[in-house]
Amino acid sequence: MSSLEEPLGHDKLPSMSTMDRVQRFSSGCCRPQVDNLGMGNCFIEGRSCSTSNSCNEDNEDYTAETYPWKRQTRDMSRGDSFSPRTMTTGRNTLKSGIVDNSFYTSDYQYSQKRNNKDMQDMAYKFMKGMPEFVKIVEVGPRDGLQNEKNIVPTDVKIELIHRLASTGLSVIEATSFVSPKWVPQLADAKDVMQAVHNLRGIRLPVLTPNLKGFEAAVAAGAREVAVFASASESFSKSNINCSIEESLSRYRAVTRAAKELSIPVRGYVSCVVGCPVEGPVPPSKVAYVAKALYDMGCFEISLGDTIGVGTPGTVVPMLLAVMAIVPTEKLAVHFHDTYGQSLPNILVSLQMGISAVDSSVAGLGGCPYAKGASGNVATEDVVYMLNGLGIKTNVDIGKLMSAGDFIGKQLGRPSGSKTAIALNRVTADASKI
Ligand SMILES: CC(C)(COP(=O)([O-])OP(=O)([O-])OC[C@H]1O[C@@H](n2cnc3c(N)ncnc32)[C@H](O)[C@@H]1OP(=O)([O-])[O-])[C@@H](O)C(=O)NCCC(=O)NCCSC(=O)C[C@@](C)(O)CC(=O)[O-]
Repeated sequence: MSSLEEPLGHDKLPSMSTMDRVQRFSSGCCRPQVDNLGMGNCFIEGRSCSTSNSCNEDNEDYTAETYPWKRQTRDMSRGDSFSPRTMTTGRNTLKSGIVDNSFYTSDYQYSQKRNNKDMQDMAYKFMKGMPEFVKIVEVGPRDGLQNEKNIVPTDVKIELIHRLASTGLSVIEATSFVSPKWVPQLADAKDVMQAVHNLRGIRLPVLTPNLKGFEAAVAAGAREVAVFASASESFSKSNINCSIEESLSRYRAVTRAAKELSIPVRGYVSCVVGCPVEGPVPPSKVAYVAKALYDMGCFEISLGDTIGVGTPGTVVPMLLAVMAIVPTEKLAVHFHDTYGQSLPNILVSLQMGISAVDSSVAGLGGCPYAKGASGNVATEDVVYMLNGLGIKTNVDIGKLMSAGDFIGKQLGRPSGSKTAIALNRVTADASKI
């Protein structure tokens, strides 16, 4: 039994032999460029692969996506520079919408002692590989609510989805078509889906653990689904009552059926860093499951730190292992905030070229089958950080906070978003002036 008292640290990082195994596992696949294996580089950019195991993106079923977030990373050579004018800190942006120059002058005199070239090099290393746009996948109505003990009324769930849709979010995971015996909170999946499936300009994926769930989802109007496997045998058993291999074979049936109806399928891998039962999970295992989901046609693979034990020290080797065999632009990250590590984990993921991030309004969430797991990283906190980095999301943070306030009031608890709490305080103080 692993302890959730401590984040998995360097002592538990995969050893070189683990990384060697990952390299062997990926033999014949897209390899990271060895001389580019530093932080801040885009590890698999520019690859070209020709084996059957390769990452040939032209022959995928879902590459016809005309999604606006199609990954564009900063190209420093074309002048997407990191400069005081283009980069803003969250605080400075809030103050004036432009960078407060004092940040770069009196308080930071020491920086002038460095020469400009050094500074530019540092900025280049920090920003290289970061996307210009991040797609946020809002999972609040599903992951956020599934663990709530008291049943949330269906019309509240529907209203939450409507409010989230008005924020500019382009993807909102609406519910799950799972067994109501396993997740009673989402037993109203059909009613929720029927009420929202016609929302325009928004994608509303739903979780489907098997063909039964897939068929019910489609009948209720779902036009996108997600399957969810685990990198840990024990968690697979406790979450979906089957082994990893059995789950993959169920999901092959789902992806086949979805393909016939041209329904895109997203794939999740849970426990990508640690498992509540088994402890540390080897990156090679995560890579194996991610590749299997990718090969069966999942258009995107979301890597979930289900119990939120990861730190950048464990997330980076995990991502390296996955990125060695699944194209980076097909990956998303999904962090729970148990140890407050989600934002640094997201930051390193962005630096490694990932441009899709799952999050949950007001930090709602937790998995009913992962004891000790806290909510997802709060969408407000992610948007705040991305705004500060100058990365677009198209999400209106004010509207997002009001959706968070709405669901917080319904659940009778304060927001789990530090940003929402802080910004609400700023507004309250301002109203007293
Ligand atoms: C997979 C099963 C169904 C297997 O559950 P089982 O008990 O092994 O299934 P079964 O085939 O023996 O069926 C048992 C009963 O469930 C029914 N059933 C069977 N399938 C369905 C369905 N789709 N929808 C509705 N009902 C269903 C089926 O008809 C039967 O009903 P009965 O005859 O007893 O009345 C179950 O274990 C289950 O529903 N698990 C889902 C648990 C869940 O949703 N967990 C939270 C997901 S969060 C997560 O995984 C992590 C993620 C994605 O958020 C990322 C991260 O944070 O890392």
